[in-house]
Amino acid sequence: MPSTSPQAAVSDVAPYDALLLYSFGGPDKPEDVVPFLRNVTAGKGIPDSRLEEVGEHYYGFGGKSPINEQNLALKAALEAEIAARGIDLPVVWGNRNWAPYTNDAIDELEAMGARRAVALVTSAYSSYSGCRQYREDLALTLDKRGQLGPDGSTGIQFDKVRSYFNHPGFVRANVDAVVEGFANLAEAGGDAAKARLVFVTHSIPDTMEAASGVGHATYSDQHRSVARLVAAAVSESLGHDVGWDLAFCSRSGPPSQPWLEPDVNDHLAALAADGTTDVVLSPIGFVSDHMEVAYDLDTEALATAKELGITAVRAGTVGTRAPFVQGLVDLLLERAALARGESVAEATVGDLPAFPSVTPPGCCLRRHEEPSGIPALCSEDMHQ
Ligand SMILES: CC1=C(CCC(=O)O)c2cc3nc(cc4[nH]c(cc5[nH]c(cc1n2)c(C)c5CCC(=O)O)c(CCC(=O)O)c4C)C(CCC(=O)O)=C3C
Ligand SMILES: [Fe+2]
Repeated sequence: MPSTSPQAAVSDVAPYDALLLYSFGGPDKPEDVVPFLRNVTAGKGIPDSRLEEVGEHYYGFGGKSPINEQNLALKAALEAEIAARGIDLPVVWGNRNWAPYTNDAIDELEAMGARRAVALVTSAYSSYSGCRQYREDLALTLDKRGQLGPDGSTGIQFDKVRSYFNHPGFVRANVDAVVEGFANLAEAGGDAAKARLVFVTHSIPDTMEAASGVGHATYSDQHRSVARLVAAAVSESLGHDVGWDLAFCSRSGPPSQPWLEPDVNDHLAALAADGTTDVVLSPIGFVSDHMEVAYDLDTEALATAKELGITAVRAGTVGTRAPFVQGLVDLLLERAALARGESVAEATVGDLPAFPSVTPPGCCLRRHEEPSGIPALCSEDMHQ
């Protein structure tokens, strides 16, 4: 536990004078949907048919993604936890793909006189999409503002909290959510003693998966490590061994391009064919119930399960659960201690080491063959 003396606690986050809560962003109203999708997909070769389909997902929810309100809730929860520990650290929210944009967040940081900020990204796992793309976006935005020096120096200095998939707080919150999921399955008339636990995350192209493993475990191996831990803790809590799998959702890109499989809908069909009648879906790849969860799982996968005669429930995401939020503030204090050059025990669970806070050369490129040529902050290779 951190010290309760305000004096000592304040110094715990030195050298940082602000926290950037850094997320994906999503549309707030129907008119935002197409411009948002253009921002997300600029130059990424996603077929128009897929974009129209994804646009319909958003229109089906009134043209509004739940993600922005969820990020505001996380921001409020972080502010409360930071204040409860006697720490004085303002939290600024910014997104890669929608307002408030990265540039808006930097404006806000400047207005408050921040000189060194720590970024907390709303992706627990690392791959191009969850790690490097955020660091590139920071560098590109600073560059546009004329605030990125040729030596990598920046107007405001940014550090990043490590990818936190194997932090005890994130894993604990997922265990709690899945245990509740089994209880909800029983309440829905399912058989919790027989239910299979299907973990779900966002699919990525095989090329991105391969490039995610430079200097550390790949994106899918990070998930498998967490899934093993959650399944073991859930088995212990329920008093019987729970069988589990890892499946993927939200694939896009042209059909010719291989992405991580199995798709969750195909996997449910395979399970049904093998006689599975009860399933708990756990979206361990996502930190809140945003559109990929609300549409791809709650709408699509649950309908697939129903058609197949499977009784299925979707377990919660970590959201603003206390162990998760407390874990994030612990991570913040850990990152600050590292920045001060102190040796700290980086808390982890499972078989993988703590993800590096300053990423190794070539970390999380989009593809191996194709160095992006885009600078990325918080890395050893600023100019890769
Ligand atoms: C790994 C990963 C995460 C998890 C980590 C994290 O949470 O960051 C994630 C999260 C999210 N993805 C989101 C939305 C979209 N992602 C898209 C496209 C893509 N995602 C990819 C990967 C990921 N995405 C990839 C490889 C693409 C292909 C294009 C590209 O190479 O970049 C597209 C384009 C259309 C489509 O293809 O679906 C949309 C609309 C939203 C917002 C939801 C909301 O609005 O509530 C969130 C949180
Ligand atoms: Fe995505």
